[in-house]
Amino acid sequence: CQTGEVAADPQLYDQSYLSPVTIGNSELMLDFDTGSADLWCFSTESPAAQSAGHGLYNPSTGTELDGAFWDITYGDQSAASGNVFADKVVVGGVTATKQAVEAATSVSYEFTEDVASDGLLGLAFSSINTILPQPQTTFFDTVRNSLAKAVFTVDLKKGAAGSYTFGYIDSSKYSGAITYVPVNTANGFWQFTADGYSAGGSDSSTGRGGVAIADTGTSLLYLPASVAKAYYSGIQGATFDFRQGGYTIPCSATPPDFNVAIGGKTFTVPGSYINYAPLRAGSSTCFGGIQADTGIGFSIFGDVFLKAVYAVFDDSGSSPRLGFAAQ
Ligand SMILES: O=C(CNCCc1c[nH]c2ccccc12)Nc1scc(-c2ccccc2)c1C(=O)NCc1ccccc1
Repeated sequence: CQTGEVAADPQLYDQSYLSPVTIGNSELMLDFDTGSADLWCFSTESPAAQSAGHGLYNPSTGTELDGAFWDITYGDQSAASGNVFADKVVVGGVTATKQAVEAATSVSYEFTEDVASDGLLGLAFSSINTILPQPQTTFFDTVRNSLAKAVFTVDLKKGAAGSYTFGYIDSSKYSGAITYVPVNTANGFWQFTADGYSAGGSDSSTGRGGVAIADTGTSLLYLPASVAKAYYSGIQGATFDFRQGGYTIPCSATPPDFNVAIGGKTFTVPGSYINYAPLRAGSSTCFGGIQADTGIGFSIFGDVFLKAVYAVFDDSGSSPRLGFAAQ
């Protein structure tokens, strides 16, 4: 029965969180992503112009999956593609002896320029893995039968190292009870229903809830346009800046706390988490941590929300469920 824990190190402005993973005989820093299901990494096969500055997976330690290839495009139109090897992957002491490792032969500039990240480790459901002709399992699905309990937990923090655990829940990491809600796996995401939202101390609801996913791979909190609009209407100097592609606020603003009702419990995102980052270094205008989910089709509870809670991704029962607790 395996259990393990690995650090989640925040990058600038908590834009993403990176964790050390041993693949074959190289240690790489990967972005654990509950919003996708591919484990891919820069490799010795990647063009030097695209992989400069990144840690590289050397497939010589693996066994090529003949005829298998992968190609993924994310909502921001960033993309990567390549071929596939079965190799040993170790995360915090948890070992997958034959994990499908997707070696990149091409990556888009968003990943090239993010030099701290050597790739992604998908933790969504394997049904959305992009390997063809035969999709392969995520790291969690590969090891889940060997885990003490088929769960993993996410404990991200603002501007500080958090952690992921596999196979157990760490009661020292949260306060109060864990509130569980059912997960709909139809779209391959950890998808749940949020009951409602409100801002500040008042219980003036900013709107009914809706369908949402828990997504460590997305930095911000994307909510129904009406909820985002109502939230920013309470902040002096807040505006929707179509050139920046979202709401901005003065960096000097103290946004109100944001409350989310899930499973009958209320979870609070401190207002300071929503003063996300200056548009450019030195700018006095900051990008908002809450944005509208227009065009996505559901809300995305990304890192801005997840770093305010302790989250349990539980696939140990008859159907998957998500648990949330106050940190
Ligand atoms: O893809 C993931 C999780 N992996 C992200 C990996 C990644 C993609 N660039 C990266 C760059 C660096 C590190 C990791 C990643 N989540 C989901 S579900 C639905 C959408 C979506 C669909 C349509 C339109 C918008 C979103 C996304 C999405 O594109 N999020 C990223 C994002 C969301 C908004 C803005 C930017 C990015």
